Amino acid sequence: MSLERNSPRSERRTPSLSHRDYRTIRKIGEGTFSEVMKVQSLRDGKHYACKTMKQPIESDKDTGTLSLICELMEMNIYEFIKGTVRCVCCVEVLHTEVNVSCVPPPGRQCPLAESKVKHYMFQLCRSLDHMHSHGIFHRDVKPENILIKNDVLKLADFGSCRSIFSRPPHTEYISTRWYRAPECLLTDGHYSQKMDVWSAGCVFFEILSLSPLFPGRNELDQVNKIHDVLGTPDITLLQKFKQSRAMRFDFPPRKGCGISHLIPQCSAAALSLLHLMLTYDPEERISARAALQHPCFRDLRMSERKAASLRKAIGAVEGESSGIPASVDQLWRIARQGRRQHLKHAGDPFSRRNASHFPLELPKLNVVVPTPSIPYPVSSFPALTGSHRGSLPAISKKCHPRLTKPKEEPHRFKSYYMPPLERRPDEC
Ligand SMILES: Nc1ncnc2c1ncn2[C@@H]1O[C@H](COP(=O)(O)OP(=O)(O)OP(=O)(O)O)[C@@H](O)[C@H]1O
Repeated sequence: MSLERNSPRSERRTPSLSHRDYRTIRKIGEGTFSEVMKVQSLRDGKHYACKTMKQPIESDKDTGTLSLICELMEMNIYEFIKGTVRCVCCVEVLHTEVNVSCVPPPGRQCPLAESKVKHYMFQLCRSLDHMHSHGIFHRDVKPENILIKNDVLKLADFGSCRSIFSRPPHTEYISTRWYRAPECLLTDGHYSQKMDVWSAGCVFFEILSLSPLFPGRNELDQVNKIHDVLGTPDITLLQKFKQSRAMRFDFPPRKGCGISHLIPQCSAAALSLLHLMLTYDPEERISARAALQHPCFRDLRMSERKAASLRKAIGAVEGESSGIPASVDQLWRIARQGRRQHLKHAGDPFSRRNASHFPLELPKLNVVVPTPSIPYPVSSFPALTGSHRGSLPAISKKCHPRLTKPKEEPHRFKSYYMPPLERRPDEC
């Protein structure tokens, strides 16, 4: 995606899109900073998500509202966990089986199969690894910011992300409370990309158990909830945290009930990864990259490797035989149907022998990092101005007062305020 400043100069470079190019269908989401609508492009007839920032942009040259056109996803993981879909007539979320009238969602009754949860977590860890290896950390990983469509997960809402090379102390009050790592709670901004892994661990637990792991009511309760499960950490770690905390804190040593106690049906491999992601000390906590190599994801890695060699083999014979699937999507569909396509004979790559062993192709996780080359897209249209080229990203940048102060770009994260998650206890 790219957005253009709606000035005569940029219009000369790329034809810019306006609100007249989209038909609004309905509202599909709302966050602190934006409202998200389902829209239809009048150019290609396709549906998109249009995220419009609540904060209008006012500057000397341009004023207006910033809207971003993104790929339309089905729902977020919070809605998914609740077993809900959006109502066709309003933004209320409904149970999957109800689609015409607004009734309270009864919530998902059955836990998801662990293989499915692993598949989701593999994608989430991969998205984090991708970000971290490109020098960015997200700082607000939570179910509401993970979008899903056809079992493909996309990490959204990069409005809080920060460079991993920036020096602490960072902004203290960051990330949503329930998913906030101990170092964010107990230090004055001395955290790093490992905080994303903690949050992802909390999401992992929540998808497995269908309820949040640490639903703290306030900061102190949040720390207590963590200690209830994990116990108080080693005194040396608390001392280390204390060095970067102006406020005093003391926690009498106690043992936690343990994560396994809360999810007794969980496999040893998944539990082991959960423990590593929810390690109190960020220095000891597993990285996103190492998590991808954990035995918990062994089957998924093997499937990917097989699929990669299959793609390679197909590439080698492509053109020699008609009916060969050209895209990964097609391969994925074939894999899902369980059709084994054996490539022993290059001329006959899709014979039906050994049909049960077709390697499972994982859908690709598309993670889009914010484009630093977009300075401060400003629109003179009151409603919407945007344009896109090529494939659309899953996420969009967040509108923020900083948009009105382009000159402060290098320091824009410093003043960031992340409101706490205030789900009601009955929504857990
Ligand atoms: N591309 C999309 N496709 C479908 N739904 C989306 C899309 N982008 C956002 N949404 C929905 O809109 C909600 C709000 O979007 P988003 O989190 O980006 O807004 P925000 O204002 O940045 O929120 P926050 O309060 O987390 O800062 C999401 O939780 C999701 O349900």
